[in-house]
Amino acid sequence: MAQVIYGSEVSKDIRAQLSEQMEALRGAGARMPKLAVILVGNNPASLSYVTGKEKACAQVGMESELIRLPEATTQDELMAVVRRLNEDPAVDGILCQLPLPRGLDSAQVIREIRPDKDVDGFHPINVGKLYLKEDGFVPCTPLGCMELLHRMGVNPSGKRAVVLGRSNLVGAPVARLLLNENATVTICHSKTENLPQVCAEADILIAAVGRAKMVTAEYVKEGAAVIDVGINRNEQGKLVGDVDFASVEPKAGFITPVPKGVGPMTITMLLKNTLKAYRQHEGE
Ligand SMILES: Nc1nc2c(c(=O)[nH]1)N[C@@H](CN(C=O)c1ccc(C(=O)N[C@@H](CCC(=O)O)C(=O)O)cc1)CN2
Repeated sequence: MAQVIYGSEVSKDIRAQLSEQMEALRGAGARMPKLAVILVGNNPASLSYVTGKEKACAQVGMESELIRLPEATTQDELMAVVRRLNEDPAVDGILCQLPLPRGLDSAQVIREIRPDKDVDGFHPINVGKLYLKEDGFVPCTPLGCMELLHRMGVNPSGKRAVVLGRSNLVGAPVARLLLNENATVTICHSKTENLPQVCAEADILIAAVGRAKMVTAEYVKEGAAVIDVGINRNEQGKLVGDVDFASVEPKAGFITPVPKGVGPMTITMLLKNTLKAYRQHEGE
């Protein structure tokens, strides 16, 4: 039976620490850290995530601003909003909620965000820093995965890690983070042959493919640490991960659930990144 690691619980711990740090700043009469979130259009899932981000900021005492733009926003208008936020000295972190409505170029928007305010860690400068092992902003979901691994007491050094999925948002950066901590990393994707056997070699298995319950017990080595990044809706509209929990849990050593696993950690890591940006802006 696996030990189930709840990101929701880990998040509570980290957010309590962040609250204390916010309290100390407020007590000292300092300017408070501020996150600006841009949401274009009316995608219900995106709206719920940005609401979660605003609530989390309020919960720890961080300032936030939600900039809602209509579905018909043009690329130029969106770029102008980013430029205004880049210039605003009260704003420490900027993110544009993804995905953007069809017709808008997210890569261009991300490149426009000042790297020192890019708390999503998606700007090419920050991507490069991750690959060069320099200090920059690391994407929030991969950072959350690593924090959960550390909380499991799993040290990636010398371990075999398999990452299922190669997206820029999760698969590629989490693979790099694991490599940076000296794991032996394999990235699997839709063209990988013998997928279950490759995955079953892993001491650490990160599932980030976006296919509901794809990972069953045959993909998992006895005692492995399994981190489920999937956010899929089944036919009943219920949230399910990429991992078939009922099948994998008896075999794994550690497992994260969906919901209440990696998802809440994404927002908690965003708060941490925003505080980091603030401290850099304040020259701390
Ligand atoms: N600009 C960004 N866009 C997106 C990111 C991102 O990091 N930056 N990640 C995802 C969405 N996301 C945050 O933005 C996110 C996803 C899931 C959760 C979460 O807490 N999920 C809960 C369940 C919530 C539900 O019931 O739907 C959980 O897993 O327990 C938070 C944030 C894509 N876009």
